[in-house]
Amino acid sequence: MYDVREWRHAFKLDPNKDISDENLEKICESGTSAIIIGGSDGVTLENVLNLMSRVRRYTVPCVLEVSTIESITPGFDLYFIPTILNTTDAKWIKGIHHEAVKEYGVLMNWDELIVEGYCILNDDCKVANLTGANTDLDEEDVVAYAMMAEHLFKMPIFYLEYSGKYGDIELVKAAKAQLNQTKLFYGGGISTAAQAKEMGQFADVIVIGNALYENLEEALKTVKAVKI
Ligand SMILES: CC(C)=CCC/C(C)=C/CC/C(C)=C/CC/C(C)=C/CC/C(C)=C/CC/C(C)=C/CC/C(C)=C/COP(=O)(O)OP(=O)(O)O
Ligand SMILES: O=P(O)(O)OC[C@@H](O)CO
Ligand SMILES: [Mg+2]
Repeated sequence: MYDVREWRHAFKLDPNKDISDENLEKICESGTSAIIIGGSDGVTLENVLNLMSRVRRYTVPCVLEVSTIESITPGFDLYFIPTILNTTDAKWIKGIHHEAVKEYGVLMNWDELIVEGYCILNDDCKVANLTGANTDLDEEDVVAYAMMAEHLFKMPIFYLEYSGKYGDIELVKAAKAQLNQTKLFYGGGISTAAQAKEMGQFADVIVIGNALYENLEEALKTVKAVKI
């Protein structure tokens, strides 16, 4: 299933973290819509290639969420390109992107690239710190970013990112109410099936990362909670 518009669930694997073959098999065979490979620090070409080749043993779609130019490599089904909507630092909105396109532009298959408009809401996570995101947002602010993603920039994905923390369902609901063409991804702090179900009421796709490394058996139950 290579069409993100059909997805309901994704597991995000961090190339900078260890995962055993046994656990990786459970994750890849779980019924999730896709495996996203990405992280905010310690991402290298070597650890991306290693994880990609291991995930590639399975039929599940495999996506690179690009976080550094150095770790871009052929071989993925799709490439997610984050851009941070709630930072004022142009580097994370379009700066590194410019560098990457200068380097890879002539080689690119543009159909494989999917832009994600990130709205980061947990002040206490690495990606907020890295990108200087302004996480002090109320519902009106979040709704406006959702509208921008859909109507101004026509982004395929609006990503509400609470990385490491379970978010505010009311904000997720409010964002979803603005989105029609743009798909709403929610990620952050989901560790149980009940939480997956709750966020999955409004998010088109729920993304689970840390729980894979903390309580795999519970994390695996999140698939069934949103996929019937
Ligand atoms: C030849 C070939 C294969 C061509 C492929 C074509 C291709 C893919 C070209 C690249 C085109 C392009 C425009 C790339 C963009 C380059 C880039 C690096 C842009 C910057 C992206 C960005 C804003 C990164 C910031 C960090 C971020 C959003 C990372 C995403 C993952 C994420 C949110 C992780 C969560 O991290 P967190 O939980 O906080 O941290 P830990 O899990 O480590 O605790
Ligand atoms: O690691 P967690 O908190 O599950 O968040 C998932 C993902 O949104 C991180 O980019
Ligand atoms: Mg994480």
